[in-house]
Amino acid sequence: MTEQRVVIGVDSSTQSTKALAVDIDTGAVLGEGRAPHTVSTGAGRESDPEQWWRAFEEAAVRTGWAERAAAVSIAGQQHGLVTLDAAGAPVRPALLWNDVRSAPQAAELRAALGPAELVHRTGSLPTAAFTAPKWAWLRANEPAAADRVAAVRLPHDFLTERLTGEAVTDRGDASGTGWWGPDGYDKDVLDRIGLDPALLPQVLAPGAPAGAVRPGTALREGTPVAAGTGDNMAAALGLGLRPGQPVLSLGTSGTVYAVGRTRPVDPSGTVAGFADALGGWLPLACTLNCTLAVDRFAALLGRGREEVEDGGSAVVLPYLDGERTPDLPAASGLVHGLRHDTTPGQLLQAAYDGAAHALLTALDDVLRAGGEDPAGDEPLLLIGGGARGRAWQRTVLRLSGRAVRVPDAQELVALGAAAQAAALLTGEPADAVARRWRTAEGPVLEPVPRDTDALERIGDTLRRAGALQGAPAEDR
Ligand SMILES: Nc1ncnc2c1ncn2[C@@H]1O[C@H](COP(=O)(O)OP(=O)(O)O)[C@@H](O)[C@H]1O
Ligand SMILES: O=C(CO)[C@@H](O)[C@H](O)COP(=O)(O)O
Repeated sequence: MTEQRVVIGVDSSTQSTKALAVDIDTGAVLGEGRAPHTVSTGAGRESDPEQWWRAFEEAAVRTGWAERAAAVSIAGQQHGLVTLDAAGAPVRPALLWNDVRSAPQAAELRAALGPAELVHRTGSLPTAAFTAPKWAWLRANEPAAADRVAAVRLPHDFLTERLTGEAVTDRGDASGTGWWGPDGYDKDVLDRIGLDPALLPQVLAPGAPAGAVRPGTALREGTPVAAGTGDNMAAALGLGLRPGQPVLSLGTSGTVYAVGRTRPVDPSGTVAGFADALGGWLPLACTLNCTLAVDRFAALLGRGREEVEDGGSAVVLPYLDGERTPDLPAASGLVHGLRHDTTPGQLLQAAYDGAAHALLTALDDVLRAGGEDPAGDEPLLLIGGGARGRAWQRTVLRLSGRAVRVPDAQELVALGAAAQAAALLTGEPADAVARRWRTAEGPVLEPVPRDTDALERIGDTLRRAGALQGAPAEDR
């Protein structure tokens, strides 16, 4: 009998860490572990990297395979600024992707280097979400803390380094910093924000190993560790995505993306021109308000998530955390179009519609940015915590006009990390591993006519709400 080989894939996302133990040959999930994270509320969004590390070890142990896994890989939420001192301890909590306090620094960077130049260099127009403005924010607001920083990491790099002792990252996650381009770290951007490149990790070539598990962790010493990547890049691997297959992920963030063959360039800033984990591209649009915002509306209305009703003319812009797409960091939630006969269920449906609007109107641009035809008939792959919600599924069908496929496999980010770990051992590309595991299979929901009235109503409200939502005068 041949020995069963199992890898562990990890998703260190905003709300929790999820770990899966996966059989390399069959893709069967043999064990699962989960541990929650704490995110600060109020003005900023911060988490303690030490809690991520504890959650990682706990989730990995809960899979039941921590001491037997043949390889490991860690994917993580993108963009977060992790600052470490000379001993490798966090200088302060990490500034997360959905912390909009860095919006002024993003605007300064855009003004200093120019949108076209920045997009040409780094692939994206930085918003508050990107790591570069976060570093600039730290220098401006907490200079003493910035002075103590001996290493700057992203969430997944921090965990990989704790596990292996190696200061490495991958091109996918690096592409969300705002200081990386295809030729490496961008000296002009780093100079502008006052960040010494010596503080940054080495960007590994696609498929290269990060190292091996060091002594003293919950995992077996010497276990090979893959490079890991950003969570959206990992989900693309986990679905075995081919160019032109669009994905919509419904989690704390809403994201819409597709693998592209050409380097994406969108000076409007709607589509970020991320790199994928393999050597290609991952044009992506991201919102700050997705499942949590809709759940908050349900709670305010005293209704369950699925208690929605059709009809009515209410519009909800559920920008409870400010917003990134559209780029309105100072925005807040807005309800418009209420009438005497508006029901709570209609208002809740309007919150779903408002959360899905920017993602589904960006979908065509995402496909175009990657050199793909938006008129293609590939079903939209629906993933993330919200994908199993009936109300979410119906909203996406109505507002996309596309067929939607909901993969049976869950935790596609962790599965993508597992595929990366397996690829280290088998020599296959990680996306081919996931295709062999058939992770993208699942029921296809038939398309319905696109609800263009609802989309137009939301678009119109958004345009007219510009001043209230803090849009710059030239965009109103
Ligand atoms: N059946 C469901 N319907 C709608 N939303 C759901 C459902 N199950 C989970 N969620 C939402 O999914 C979110 C978690 O999704 P997940 O993708 O794990 O988030 P993240 O990766 O950002 O931590 C939670 O905000 C929760 O409200
Ligand atoms: O900022 C982005 C993408 O650019 C987010 O998608 C983060 O990567 C967080 O992801 P989740 O924790 O919501 O999955």
